[in-house]
Amino acid sequence: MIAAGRCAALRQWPARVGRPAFHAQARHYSVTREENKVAKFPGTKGSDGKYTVSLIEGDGIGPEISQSVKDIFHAANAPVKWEPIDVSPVFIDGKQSIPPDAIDSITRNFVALKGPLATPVGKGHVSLNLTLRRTFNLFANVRPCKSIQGYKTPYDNVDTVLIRENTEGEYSGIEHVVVDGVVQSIKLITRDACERVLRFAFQYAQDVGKPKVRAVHKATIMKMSDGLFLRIAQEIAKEYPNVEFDSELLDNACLRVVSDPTPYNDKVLVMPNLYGDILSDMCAGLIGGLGLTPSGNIGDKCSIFEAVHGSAPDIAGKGLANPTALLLSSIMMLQHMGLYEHAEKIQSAIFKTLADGTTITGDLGGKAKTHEYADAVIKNL
Ligand SMILES: NC(=O)C1=CN([C@@H]2O[C@H](COP(=O)(O)OP(=O)(O)OC[C@H]3O[C@@H](n4cnc5c(N)ncnc54)[C@H](O)[C@@H]3O)[C@@H](O)[C@H]2O)C=CC1
Ligand SMILES: O=C(O)CCC(=O)C(=O)O
Ligand SMILES: [Mg+2]
Repeated sequence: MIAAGRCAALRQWPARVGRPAFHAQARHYSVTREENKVAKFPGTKGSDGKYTVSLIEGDGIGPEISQSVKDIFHAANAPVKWEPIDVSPVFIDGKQSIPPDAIDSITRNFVALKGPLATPVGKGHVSLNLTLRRTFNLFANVRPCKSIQGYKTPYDNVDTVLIRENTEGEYSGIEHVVVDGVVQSIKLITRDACERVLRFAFQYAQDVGKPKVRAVHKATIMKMSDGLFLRIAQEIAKEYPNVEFDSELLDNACLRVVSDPTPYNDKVLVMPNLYGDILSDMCAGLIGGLGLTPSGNIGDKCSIFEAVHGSAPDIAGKGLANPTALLLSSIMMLQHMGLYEHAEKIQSAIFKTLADGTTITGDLGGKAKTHEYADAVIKNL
């Protein structure tokens, strides 16, 4: 059982914001270290009073939205010094890898903020996003999705949290040609990775006050792989008698979430890799799109925070991108680092700007350029 005293408290995005009408409850995201194998953020301030954070600006809209984060952090006096790193793939002994300098930076700083990284379709390098997750064993991808006050969508009060297994499953990248015209792609599921992410999900639910965990699966079809995931979920559930557990088939979950997301507000949804990838984009659609949803890739030593979205090549370089998703990811990062006051200050300014609605980006129906929105957030700090 979990000894609360051993937990180091981390607040989950979104933490309490200034307006009581909106998510008034302060949420604590505390992770039992031994159980979840998540290291308390061990970074320390340098002689300049700042933490060094590795920054991967990313591709496409990445540099534009990273600039907004840098400008807002600077204006908010957040004690963060950015260490830019290049993760363009290198080949070591014929194997694709992250450059050693980048690995050293993230290992040294324990935390990184990452803009989106584009992956070529078909031939070309393996996804650098997945490579980073595997390199640093970032086993749980936490993807909260909450309605934004003042931004009307057909769905009110959405409050889903999806936790995605992040290192294996359909994304193991084990593919081969059997004979010409026949390929196999292997979905790898291991007990270790299932236990890790499931225990994390139960502990997370307990810590943020969500009474239920639901495993989303397709064990009717993938009887062995999803079957193992589900069986382990049932086992881990016994360690958390205060958290209700049930399960749901993926296809039905998709239908029900878009029909009415409300019944999902009291649950943490946990699932294998690909399902989490797809469902998290789908949930973003409930609250206004990919410009609004953050995520944290949580590991046993380091963690990397990034938006749910990709490099958005269709709008890159035009100043049209909404930096909110990366900004909210940076809020999750500040909370992870224990910098709650700065997180609160920046988060309140973001929500105030969005609720005001006069300076919002095109994806939300506004006319503001990326930097104009960032300037408005700075004014609201
Ligand atoms: N974690 C990561 O770094 C991810 C990387 N990718 C990569 O991104 C590339 C593009 O993928 P897509 O399928 O086009 O997905 P995408 O997420 O980049 O874009 C989908 C749609 O959402 C819009 N959008 C996304 N972010 C936005 C923002 N911040 N503000 C306003 N609009 C936004 C785009 O303009 C586009 O219409 C691919 O190479 C893919 O591999 C995709 C998803 C995640
Ligand atoms: O690595 C990629 O290209 C896509 C990753 C992705 O879609 C995600 O992390 O949600
Ligand atoms: Mg995705």
